[in-house]
Amino acid sequence: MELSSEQLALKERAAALSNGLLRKRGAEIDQSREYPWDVVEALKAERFMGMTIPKEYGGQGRSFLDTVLVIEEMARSCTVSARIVVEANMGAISTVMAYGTDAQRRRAADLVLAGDKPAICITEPDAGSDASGMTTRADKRGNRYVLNGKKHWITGAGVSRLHLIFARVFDEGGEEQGVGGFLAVRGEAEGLRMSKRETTMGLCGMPEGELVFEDLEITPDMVLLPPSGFKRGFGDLINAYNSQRVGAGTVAVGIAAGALEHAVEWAKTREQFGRPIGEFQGLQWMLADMQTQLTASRLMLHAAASSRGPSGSSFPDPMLAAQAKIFASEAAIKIVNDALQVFGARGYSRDFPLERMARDVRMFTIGGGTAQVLRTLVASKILGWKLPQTRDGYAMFENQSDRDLGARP
Ligand SMILES: CC(C)(COP(=O)(O)OP(=O)(O)OC[C@H]1O[C@@H](n2cnc3c(N)ncnc32)[C@H](O)[C@@H]1OP(=O)(O)O)[C@@H](O)C(=O)NCCC(=O)NCCSC(=O)CCS(=O)O
Ligand SMILES: Cc1cc2nc3c(=O)[nH]c(=O)nc-3n(C[C@H](O)[C@H](O)[C@H](O)COP(=O)(O)OP(=O)(O)OC[C@H]3O[C@@H](n4cnc5c(N)ncnc54)[C@H](O)[C@@H]3O)c2cc1C
Repeated sequence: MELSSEQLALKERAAALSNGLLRKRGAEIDQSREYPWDVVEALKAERFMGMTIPKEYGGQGRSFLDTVLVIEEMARSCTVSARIVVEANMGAISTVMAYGTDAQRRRAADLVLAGDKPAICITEPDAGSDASGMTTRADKRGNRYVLNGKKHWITGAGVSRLHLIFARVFDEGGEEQGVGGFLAVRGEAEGLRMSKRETTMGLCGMPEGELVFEDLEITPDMVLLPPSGFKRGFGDLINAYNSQRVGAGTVAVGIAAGALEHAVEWAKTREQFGRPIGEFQGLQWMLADMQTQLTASRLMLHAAASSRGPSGSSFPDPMLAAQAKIFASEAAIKIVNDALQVFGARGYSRDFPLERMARDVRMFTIGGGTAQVLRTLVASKILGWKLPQTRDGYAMFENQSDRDLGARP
């Protein structure tokens, strides 16, 4: 996919930040486990926070493709910084920009442009892959909703201000309405509490935490009504989430690209048997395979980022986003592991970057929809069938044709 001169300039600007501050900070952030507010300031100064926000709200109205160009550059040096760029342009913020009221967009834009990385709150202890089985509830009380429940593994817990919370909606009579999005700002909303920080394997400067909602009151102006209403609200909200799947896949690609650069440099300089190890065909073919996987991943992600889902969606096509994330996340784990191998014992050392990259890259077949669950989505689309995963899922189909995608129960 050909990039415009403007996109090449954007990429170059991102590479400069990556090769400078981020290369220096990557290992420090990993060791300190502290959220990098200095990096946020640099991202703000370069206008990489809120790039996709429309100009009328103070952003630049950039595309998801522009955003992935920046994310990949960041991830070559520092995965935490790359994930900040994902969440400051995709996920929750892009959902608010697509579905929110004018006031909600303005509020969310102001927060992100001021340096906030919003949090998207979907997963619960008993509802991970089965996200539509969530139990966090939003009960209507007068003109407000009262949220109770728990989410976990929320990226940015304790540092993010804006939260987009997926919850099951009930009317005043206790009847279920579907799923809605609810906006809460940490520091302003009472009843939003972080109860635990996970001790993660990688991405250590990015807090992953458990959030508890205890009678969290949501005023009408903070209810994010999905365009099809609450009844089909989950579908609308997860459709918007396809943007973040592309972003997550791109972080994986960026780590792999960085790892490959290190491996090539090492292969040219490290000598054994009196010659550079890059002269051994065993390593040459490994490097060639790494590059091939990387190029394929990048092309798939660029295609997904440039795509639009069916019926006028402003988000990437679900099928392309899923395939790109499956392929890129799995390829990146292999590429980074092979790069570590090229370094020999030094690859296994905390004094070199490969060990950190191997820990960081591991998350991307899990977070954002596992590689297994995304394969089910792809299979469902190619078969043209709904593929319910619950034990009694097929019982709701009275006829074979009821399982066709598009058939309404
Ligand atoms: C969607 C799933 C939760 C499976 O649940 P179900 O089997 O109950 O639901 P479905 O019938 O498959 O789907 C319900 C509804 O949604 C529509 N849908 C589903 N997926 C998509 C999609 N990707 N794009 C657009 N629309 C979608 C589907 O067509 C149905 O619509 P109708 O009701 O028929 O109109 C499960 O497949 C799933 O996705 N699980 C993973 C959950 C997940 O991704 N969580 C991410 C949490 S955030 C995170 O991890 C951040 C990490 S990061 O890297 O930043
Ligand atoms: C670093 C990180 C950051 C995250 N950030 C966020 C965030 O910001 N917001 C948020 O809401 N969530 C976040 N998550 C949570 C993430 O979305 C979930 O971990 C993911 O959806 C999987 O859920 P689970 O961990 O409960 O695994 P489970 O759903 O319990 O799955 C366990 C295993 O079973 C497999 N499996 C489950 N169902 C099926 C099936 N039907 N077919 C085949 N295999 C299946 C899975 O693929 C997996 O291998 C994050 C996770 C990580 C690791």
